[in-house]
Amino acid sequence: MTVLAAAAVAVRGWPWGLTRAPERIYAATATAVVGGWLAAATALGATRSPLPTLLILATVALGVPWWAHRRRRARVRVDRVINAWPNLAEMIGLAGSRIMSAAVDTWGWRARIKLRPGQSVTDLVSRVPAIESALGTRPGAVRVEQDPAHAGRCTMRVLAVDPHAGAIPWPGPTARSIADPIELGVFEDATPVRVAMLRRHALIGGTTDSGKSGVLNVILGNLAACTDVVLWGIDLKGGMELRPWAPCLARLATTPDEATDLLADAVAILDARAQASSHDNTRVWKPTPKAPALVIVIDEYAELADTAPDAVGHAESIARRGRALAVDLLAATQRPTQRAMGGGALRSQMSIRVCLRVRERRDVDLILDKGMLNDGWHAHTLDAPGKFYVLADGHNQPRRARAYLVTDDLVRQTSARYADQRPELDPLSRAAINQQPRPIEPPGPSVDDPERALLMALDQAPTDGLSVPELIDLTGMRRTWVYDRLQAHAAAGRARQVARGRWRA
Ligand SMILES: Nc1ncnc2c1ncn2[C@@H]1O[C@H](COP(=O)(O)OP(=O)(O)OP(=O)(O)O)[C@@H](O)[C@H]1O
Repeated sequence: MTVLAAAAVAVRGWPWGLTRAPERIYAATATAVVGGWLAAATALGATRSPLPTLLILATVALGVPWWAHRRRRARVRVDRVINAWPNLAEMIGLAGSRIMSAAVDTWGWRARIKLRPGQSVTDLVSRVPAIESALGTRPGAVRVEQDPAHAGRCTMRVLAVDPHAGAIPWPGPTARSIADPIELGVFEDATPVRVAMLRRHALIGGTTDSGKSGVLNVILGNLAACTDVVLWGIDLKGGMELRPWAPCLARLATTPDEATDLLADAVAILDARAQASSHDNTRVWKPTPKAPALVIVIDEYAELADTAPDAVGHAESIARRGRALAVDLLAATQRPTQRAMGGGALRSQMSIRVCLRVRERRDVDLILDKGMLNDGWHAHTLDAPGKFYVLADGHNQPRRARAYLVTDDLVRQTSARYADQRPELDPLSRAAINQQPRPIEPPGPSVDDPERALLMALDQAPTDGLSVPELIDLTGMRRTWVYDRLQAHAAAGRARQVARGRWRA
């Protein structure tokens, strides 16, 4: 069988359609070696000496030429593109641009391009779909990055495979102090996305299911491990997103009134800190475990703007004055409307902007800044949850990244792990607010086994069923987990929807 297969490969290049003799000889040799080894392993046992040693030797001996050949072929393809570029460039309206050098890399290849005098990177960016068509790549394979040292030069990357095709598991918190940069995920060249949070407000925008809560979770997972930051949360979806972090939150507002009170208290803290700073002649508040920073996490900022107009004034005041006094905002929004963003006043104070997939192209400019869409920040083309662009100190090029995926289990484990290391507000800030922090309802008693808690809750649900927020409370899990499990139980006949959004067994 092996001999026949090797002969078929050698003579006809079958089944890979190999036309060149060296390729056919290599494939026939590989077929013969693999077939021979498998036959010997079947007859004698795979662990019988010297079969394991032969396997390793054959893998190395066959692997090296295969790898070298792949790179050579990739290089040949790239050389063809370099030669054809003048014609291609003319066809797509970039006549006069030149490829100066090109290199094959792990994911595809990259080329340094010199533009014709008068052309700019924006011209190249606006023709990316035409370049993809001319090069015959899949849509979304071409990236263009400006050369920071020369306005007429740029790097074009062509990704044969998407390095972000799969979810990237969260490696756990890397920050121990709010002064440490937080690692949100990885860029397409596998370098980590590190963002400094201290004295910066952050805006995370993207359409529904683009992964906003995912990015919030990576940041919260890191801040939870920092002993010099107090975390407050506002979640007007009844706490659906933030309640799993309750063990690490000093305060959680789930109604417009509570949100207004919470932000008013943050402003009171700001005032107290500002006064103390002017007394001591210190300009900035340096966070320590005894005098921590305050980070206010707001899930769905547009909802807050719609339902609690007073809260918006407080948020804008914090955005304007909070940085020096270490009171920072971390807001996520699905609808970055002009109104929600205070006509841009709030956004302009937010020096970290994370833009996930947006539905409409103009949302890019609303989340990031005017003109960013034209400059190549094409967030409308991001094609999986958690893929994002980041605009922050040290990140001013439109480079695609993917956020780490923090699973619901990791959220639970992380919030439980750091719950008893959370600092308290300093006495000055505590004295500035009348209200003693009310204990936040923990995310349910049976968090050790959320699956069992869910099934029990469905079994014991009243005839009109339980709502998803109630099930989130009872299980301590996030909304996406509850939805997924409800769908699975419904398919298996263990749960049914008795009314819109209400479930029971
Ligand atoms: N970094 C990621 N990698 C892979 N999958 C992700 C990532 N982030 C989120 N997801 C998946 O995408 C789905 C939606 O994520 P998420 O709830 O974070 O979106 P969202 O933008 O907050 O949605 P909504 O607007 O409805 O609140 C979830 O099923 C989640 O598991």
